[in-house]
Order: sequence, then structure tokens, then C-alpha cells
Amino acid sequence: MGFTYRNERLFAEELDCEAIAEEYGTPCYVYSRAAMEAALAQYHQALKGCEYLVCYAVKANSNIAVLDTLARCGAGFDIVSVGELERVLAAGGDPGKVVFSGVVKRPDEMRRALQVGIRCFNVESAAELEVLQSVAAELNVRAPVSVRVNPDVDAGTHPYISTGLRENKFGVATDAAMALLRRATTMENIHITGLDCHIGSQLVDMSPLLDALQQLLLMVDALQAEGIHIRHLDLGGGIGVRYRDEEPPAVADYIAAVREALGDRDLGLVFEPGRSIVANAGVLLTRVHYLKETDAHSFALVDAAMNDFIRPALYQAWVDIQATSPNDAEPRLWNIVGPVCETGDFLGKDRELALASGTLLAIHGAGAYGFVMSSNYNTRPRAAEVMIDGNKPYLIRERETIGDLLRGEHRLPQ
Ligand SMILES: Cc1ncc(COP(=O)(O)O)c(C=O)c1O
Ligand SMILES: N[C@@H](CCCC[NH3+])C(=O)O
Repeated sequence: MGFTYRNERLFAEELDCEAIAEEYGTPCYVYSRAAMEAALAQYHQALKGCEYLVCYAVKANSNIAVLDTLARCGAGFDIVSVGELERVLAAGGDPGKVVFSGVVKRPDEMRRALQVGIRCFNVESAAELEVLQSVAAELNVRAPVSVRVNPDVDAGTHPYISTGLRENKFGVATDAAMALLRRATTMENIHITGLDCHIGSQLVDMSPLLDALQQLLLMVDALQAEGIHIRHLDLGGGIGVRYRDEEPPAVADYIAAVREALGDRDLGLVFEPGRSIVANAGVLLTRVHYLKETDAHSFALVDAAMNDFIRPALYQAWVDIQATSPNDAEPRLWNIVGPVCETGDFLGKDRELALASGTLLAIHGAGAYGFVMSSNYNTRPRAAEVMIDGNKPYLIRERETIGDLLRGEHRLPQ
């Protein structure tokens, strides 16, 4: 399922990646529908018998065909902007299964979310709660609210994607969150439904997640004693994937541990997975244009760059890069670099590969935080996106044109 090598040729489900690149050009993101469905199914399977919602984190890959695929399999959505909300609606997603995270929700974004009837606002500060109260009052509705708790635990991941430490901008520290919840119960247009937390991404150890959960459970019990009933816990996303040799917890094991920790409390569960649903359901195809030897390195110059896939440049993330078919060249160590005018523009360093001009490469694990983080730097049109379903390819986003990039810009009057 997903991406497999058959006789050393890479297939996306039933299609040869060389044929996909031939048809759609490079660079090109290719996704496997079956792989994302299977990843979501692991959550559903592990949560059987619970009251739960799996709210896929739209930011990981927000193409509307991806959202549509997951919505049809019962997913709700975690959004962080009104733009992501409009994507969910355009994809046919149910607004009643949407949770809204993020530290800056503008009043217009709150208004739209209230009008379409989202499931819950994951509030991240006292100031935000006050604004939400007034927007909900204007519309004469009650806003369903969860407070995002910052449990001050070290998720043990890259500092840029750690979100549950006291020094991070996210959430509200436990004591302050208790005070905020008490205040919320006095607000006419706020209805407290849950507590949430999200401590970071690409987590390979589940103990920080379970430590955070213990803190939420202490809060639930203390609030219950005060007569404030919490109906659901939203434990965010964060489960890592294997890019190289990481050993992230299996979704089933993590959820079993969560269920055990809940004991007999009457709590619904929400999860917000992003990466673990889509990362390994996507590759980025790129072609080698030139080979260049210097005293220091052998460079393979490819047509994808940091503007297409920024994770290596931004986080020094290691992603697997392989040729999509065999060739006769002698394998040696290559630095795989793109056309962007930055020394930091690399996709991989010191990779042992057999390369020739024209070789097609697949950057694996590119389904999450890939296309969504791409930009037009160096006036480079963003790549096409293709979804494979069995033996059928669907163009789910056209490659941008230079015209797309210039649209909306204006010269000064003479
Ligand atoms: C609030 C929130 N929920 C969910 C996610 C998804 O995380 P991941 O892709 O690591 O599962 C993120 C991103 O880290 C997030 O900020
Ligand atoms: N963009 C990050 C993950 C960010 C998670 C956002 N909360 C990555 O590529 O690893």
C-alpha cells in the first residue's frame, strides 16, 4: 500500500512514479489515497467503543482533495485560521466536527466559526476568551470552549516544533488555566466543554504526552470538585513518524495508554493528528538536471528547492531520498541541492546514490508539512499535486504559472 518498490522501480499504489512524472512534470507532490485512509483507520480502530473525534490537523496538508478523502472516512478537523475553515467547508467537511486552535483568532474568524457552528474553540489566553465572549454575545450564541493548557513538559523534539514548554507562546499554564475556567463559567456566552493540549510535533516518546495527560486529569478532577464538569479532553497531535530510524509509538499503543489513564471518568476524547496521517502518504518527485563536482562535494542539482520543501533547510530534517528506478552509474555520496540562491537550499547531504543527469528522485515522507509550507521565493511557481487512487491519478492542484505569480501586482502609474 502507498509507496513501494517493485523491481527497484517506485510505485505509488498501482502507478509507476516515472510515468506520473512524465505526465505531470517535476517537481510534483504525489499522494496515496489508500495510505492516508489506512493511517486514519488506525486511530478509529484504537478508539472503538469511546466517544471520540479524530480532528485531522489541516495545516499538515490542506489540499481539499486530502480533506475530502479524510472527511469521507469520518475525520473532523483541527484548524488554525478562517482560511483552513473555508477549505474544510469547500471539501464538504462537517463544521460540527471542527476544533479551532491557534494563539491569534481574530474577531472576524471567530464570527465565521460561530456562524457555521464549529464544535469547539481551543482558547489560548485570557484576552482571547474576553473577545470570544463579546463576539458570541453580538451573535447571541454561546461559544463552546476548551482551554488549551500549557503543561510545561519537554516533548523532546526539535525546539521549533516544541509547544508545551512554559517559555512557548502556546496555551495557558495550569494554575492560570484553572482561574480562566472559573472566570469562563461566569460568562454568559461561553460554554466550557473541554481541556486541550498539544505539546509538540514528531514525538517519538509517548511519556511526555502521558505526563501532560496526567496534568489534565488532575485538573478535570479538581474542577469536578468545584462543580465544573469537563466533557472532553483534546490531546492534540504530535505522534511522530519514521523518516529514517526513529521508533515512534504505535498509535494503538498510545491510545491504549490514554484510555487506561482515563479510568472510569466520563470523558470524550479528541485527537488532532497531522503528520501521522499524511507524512508517509506522500512523496515529492524531482529530477536531477546537472551533476557538478567541486573540490569539496559532489552536487546533484535538482529542480525542487527549499521553496518547494523547506523542512531540511528549516529544521535540518533528514528525509529519505531515493532514485525511482535503477541506473548504471557508480553509487557515491551526493549533496542534493536545488536552484534557489541560498546556501541553505539543500534537500539532503551525503546521500549514497547512483545518479545521472535526468534521474528522477523521490523525497519520501513529504506528505506532511511539504506543499503547505512551500513559497514562491525566487519567483518559482509552486509544484503540482497529484493524488493516486489505485491505478488512477488525479491532478488535485495544478502547477502554478508565472501568470499566477504576477496576478495582483501593479506597476506604479507613469
Ligand atoms: C494545535 C495543534 N494540533 C495539532 C497539530 C498537529 O501535529 P502533528 O502533525 O505533529 O500531529 C499541531 C502541529 O503541531 C498543532 O499545533
Ligand atoms: N512544520 C513542522 C511541524 C509544525 C507543527 C505545527 N504545530 C514540521 O515540518 O515538522
